[in-house]
Amino acid sequence: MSEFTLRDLETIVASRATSEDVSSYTATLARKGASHTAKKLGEEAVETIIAAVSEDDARLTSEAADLLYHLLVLLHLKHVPLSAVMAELARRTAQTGLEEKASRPSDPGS
Ligand SMILES: N=c1c2ncn([C@@H]3O[C@H](COP(=O)(O)OP(=O)(O)OP(=O)(O)O)[C@@H](O)[C@H]3O)c2ncn1[C@@H]1O[C@H](COP(=O)(O)O)[C@@H](O)[C@H]1O
Repeated sequence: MSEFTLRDLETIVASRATSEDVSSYTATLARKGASHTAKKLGEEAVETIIAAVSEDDARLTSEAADLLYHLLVLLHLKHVPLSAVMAELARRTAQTGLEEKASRPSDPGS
């Protein structure tokens, strides 16, 4: 069996987002919109953190999967392709994380 990739999940999300199947959670998120999905993503991030700090590896794996799924739904709703995120990550491989951080425009909030 070939390896399942985030790109495969992106394709599933794109097709389910416009589905009229009432059992589709992706379609429910799409109907509720990007702000709602962003809030769910935040909740999944917190649950992932809690799993990493105080739960077992199986729980962390499950929460990380929820997190990645919700991120893909949000990217879809914001019309940002996964390929754009991967291109940005690829660009960053040319430098270390701290060099990349120093090259970012200054953030007034930090
Ligand atoms: N990978 C996922 C996936 N990961 C997590 N989830 C759903 O994310 C939700 C997260 O659970 P929560 O308890 O936080 O949310 P909730 O309480 O159900 O929702 P709220 O009432 O709080 O809004 C659960 O309903 C999970 O089933 C996912 N739903 C769908 N997928 C993929 O998307 C495909 C299409 O799914 P549907 O769109 O549902 O057909 C599936 O075949 C999967 O491949």
